[in-house]
Amino acid sequence: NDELIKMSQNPKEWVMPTGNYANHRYSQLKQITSDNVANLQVAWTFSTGVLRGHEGGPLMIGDVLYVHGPFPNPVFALDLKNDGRILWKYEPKQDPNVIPIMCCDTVNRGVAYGDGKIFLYQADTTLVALDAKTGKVVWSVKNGDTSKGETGTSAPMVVKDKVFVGNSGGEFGVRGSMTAYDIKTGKQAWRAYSVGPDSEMLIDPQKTTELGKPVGSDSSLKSWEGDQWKIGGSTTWGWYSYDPELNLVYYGSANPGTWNPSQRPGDNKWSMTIFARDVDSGMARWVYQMTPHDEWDYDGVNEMILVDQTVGGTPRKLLVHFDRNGFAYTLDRTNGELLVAEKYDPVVNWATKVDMDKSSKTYGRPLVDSKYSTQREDVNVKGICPAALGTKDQQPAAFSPETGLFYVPTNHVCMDYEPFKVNYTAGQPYVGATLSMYPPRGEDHMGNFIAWDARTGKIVWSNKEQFSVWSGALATAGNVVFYGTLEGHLKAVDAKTGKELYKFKTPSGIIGNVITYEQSGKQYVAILSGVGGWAGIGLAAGLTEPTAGLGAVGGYAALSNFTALGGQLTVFSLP
Ligand SMILES: O=C(O)c1cc(C(=O)O)c2c(n1)C(=O)C(=O)c1cc(C(=O)O)[nH]c1-2
Ligand SMILES: [Ca+2]
Repeated sequence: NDELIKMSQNPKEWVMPTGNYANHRYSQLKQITSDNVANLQVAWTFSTGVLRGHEGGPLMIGDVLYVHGPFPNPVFALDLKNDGRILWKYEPKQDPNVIPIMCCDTVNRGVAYGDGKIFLYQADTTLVALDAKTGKVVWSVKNGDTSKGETGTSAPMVVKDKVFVGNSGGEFGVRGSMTAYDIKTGKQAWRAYSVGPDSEMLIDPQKTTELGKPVGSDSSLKSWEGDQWKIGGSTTWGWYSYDPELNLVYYGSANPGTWNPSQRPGDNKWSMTIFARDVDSGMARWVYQMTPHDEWDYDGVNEMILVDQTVGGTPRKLLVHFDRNGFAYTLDRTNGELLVAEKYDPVVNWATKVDMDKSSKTYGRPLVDSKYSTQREDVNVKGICPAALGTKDQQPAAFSPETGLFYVPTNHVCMDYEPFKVNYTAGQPYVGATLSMYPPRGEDHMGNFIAWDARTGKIVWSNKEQFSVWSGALATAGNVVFYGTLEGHLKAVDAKTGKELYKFKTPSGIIGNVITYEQSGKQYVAILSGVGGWAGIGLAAGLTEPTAGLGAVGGYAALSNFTALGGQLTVFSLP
């Protein structure tokens, strides 16, 4: 299926949630430039009619815009040639009992296109294939088990003859997995668990490597005590990437279950891990665990951005990843060699650094500052940075091949973390810690939007934001970078300097991802607003601190009653 590679090279369309398979979120369109972006105006708007957090963004294919929403997950096909008239609407029937088992709001990060179909991964874990022309269901398959707390929030990805979906429920003791389905029939092609026996993880003990060494037999089983891995989390709810030449798909796994680290001694492999898997067989080529034995809920699921750049004088095929744990990693994506691992917010304190000494026993591991270890049941550990939200959460970064820089929406938040013993009950929260989150001591802003150089591991420029930046970025050939804020501003900044060039207040906080397309010769920029997600819920509830009250187990219950403002797509263009 080279169809999608070709389509994603046409800058007029936006054919996959990530922009392209490499997750660049970059557009070659340059009608809108750093010189004229200040003149941007609202061209038209569209209300989804749905409350709560609107993550992700629309697709634009053949003058049709495909817009999705959070639970109950409506999908609209809008005809751009006819003033955005609704061509079709699909709304699944779903049991609302799924709402209270979604950890971090009822979000959905978007639909995927391939083979004339639109793929939607519903909150209740149904993967449905819709005819892109009519919205009629072609096939549907249930990926997970909601009675165990398994849910769906992520955007599927279509690669060749397969569609990939992950799972959510790391806060409910769900066992993480990635599944590939046949694009024509919905028949399962392979499933790879993140934890458990090699055969179920699609790991070859000799051929699957970490940092150049074979992982050995049952590496996951040996890193857990007893049967804890069966409720060991490590879900795969983030973004996926694909390298057609290497035939590898990349994604990360989430936090191990429970958040109380004392209940799960060991490295808890392969939670918090980057996986590189063969697309056809699912076999893991290499893995890299960023946060062994997580003690802070730093899910490793953030996007893997694939770029070709020169590091230390050598041209490399790179994978760049901004992890929740506050380190930005640059790896060789052919073999998982670790090249750079640096903090992308200086406030990060739980580890002093990642050990880059190849001869060291702890090579590739974070060196944990014992002051911030939470391996102490019922002790409130204070001042850990970043908070569980991470220096970055699901909000995806963008890459501009022109500047060679990454544009990263970040959180600037710290926390107190108190683990406690928790018993597992299927379908109930399995969290085992309470936390409170706040801006770093002596500071009053909780977000930064930064430009990052992944070759050297350095911040190039940084703009302060009052709240976490929970919206995905877009970089364009017009030297403009776009992102949204929790206050509801769509912002445009200069790609080279970070200078703010434009802002417009949409009706609700923005946690969606900015996209751009061209229609009838004109460039448009589109963004979903509708506050929610983990960072936005408190804010939408009228609390001054976006994270107030969340993270506590009680926060999960509060989420189920929560109502944010309705969602709106706002589309901008030059006059
Ligand atoms: O472990 C998991 O399965 C899981 C799932 C999700 C999700 O699917 O939204 C989130 C998280 N964890 C999580 O830790 C987190 O911080 C988070 C934030 C958000 C969001 O959309 O704002 N989802 C999730
Ligand atoms: Ca999680």
